[in-house]
Amino acid sequence: MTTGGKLGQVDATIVPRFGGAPTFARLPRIDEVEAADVVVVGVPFDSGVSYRPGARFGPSHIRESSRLLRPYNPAQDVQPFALLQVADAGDIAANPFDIAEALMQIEEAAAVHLQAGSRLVVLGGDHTIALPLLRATAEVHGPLAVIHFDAHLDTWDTYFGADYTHGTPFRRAAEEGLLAPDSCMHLGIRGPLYSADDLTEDGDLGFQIAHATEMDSIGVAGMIERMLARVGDRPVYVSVDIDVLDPAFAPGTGTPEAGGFTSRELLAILRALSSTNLVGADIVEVAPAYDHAQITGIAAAHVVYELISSMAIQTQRLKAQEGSA
Ligand SMILES: N=C(N)NCCCC(=O)O
Ligand SMILES: [Zn+2]
Ligand SMILES: [Zn+2]
Repeated sequence: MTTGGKLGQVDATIVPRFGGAPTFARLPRIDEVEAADVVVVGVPFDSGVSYRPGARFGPSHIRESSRLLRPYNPAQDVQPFALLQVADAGDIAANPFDIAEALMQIEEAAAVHLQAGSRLVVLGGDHTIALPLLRATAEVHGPLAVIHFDAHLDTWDTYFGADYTHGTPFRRAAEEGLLAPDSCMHLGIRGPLYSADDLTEDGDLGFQIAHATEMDSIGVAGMIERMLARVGDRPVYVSVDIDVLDPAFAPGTGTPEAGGFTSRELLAILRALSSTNLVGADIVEVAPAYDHAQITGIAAAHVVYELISSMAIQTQRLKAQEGSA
């Protein structure tokens, strides 16, 4: 169905939602469009996990769980797929037996879309994939203000001597100069740590923390205020580890921690990103083997929907500014 000159979702009044090709939100494949403003791509990779595996099946699960997403988003008053040409580019093949090669494959494949002028929303896969995605995105946009939703810091150094795992992407990114200084923030951090030094070392790497427990005192509004103040007008990369949600809202994940955000709280915070310079995002750690009735898959699909809606609002604002210039 075409709206606003954009090829949108399959029309659910013609092909029922429970049928048809399993692209994200029933959007066109990348080969069906001339060019895409936003590319949704999967990375079925989970060789970097430290506990429960299974996120390799995350991309297909999120796609299957996205079938109910409709054209109009009332929460942001936007038709994202009419404002942006969004397309599903399928999955990046990453070597499950060689993490170093997998990182190269992910970075190279992401670079093709980014250098063609598209923005990426990536369906993981475990959090290891954030590093190659940050490398490719920083190559085009420069040092990034990272907004990282997670129960975990993911700024640890090594596991069993390995530098590249799902617990280390943001330390490696900081070491490689991919992050804008004093512009990065974790939201949702909670649960036991290896040592209090984890927190001091994290601060030294340039991250501010909004702990999950602070939701009770500052609420969604306070979290949004701190997030927007932190990033300013820098290019923003959002990395959502689905385990930022409480296990009640995301049981299908590999390293669950009690006391997380509700899906309503997370979606509300993501909508505020429409006032930032959002240049890329990922949603990681969805492990369907531990999901029930698509609880986690649906939450992840709505995260992607709000991220794309925020990108659409941002585009609308920039076009209005250009029009009035
Ligand atoms: N789920 C992610 N991304 N990281 C979890 C790290 C867990 C640990 O170091 O114990
Ligand atoms: Zn996590
Ligand atoms: Zn993580």
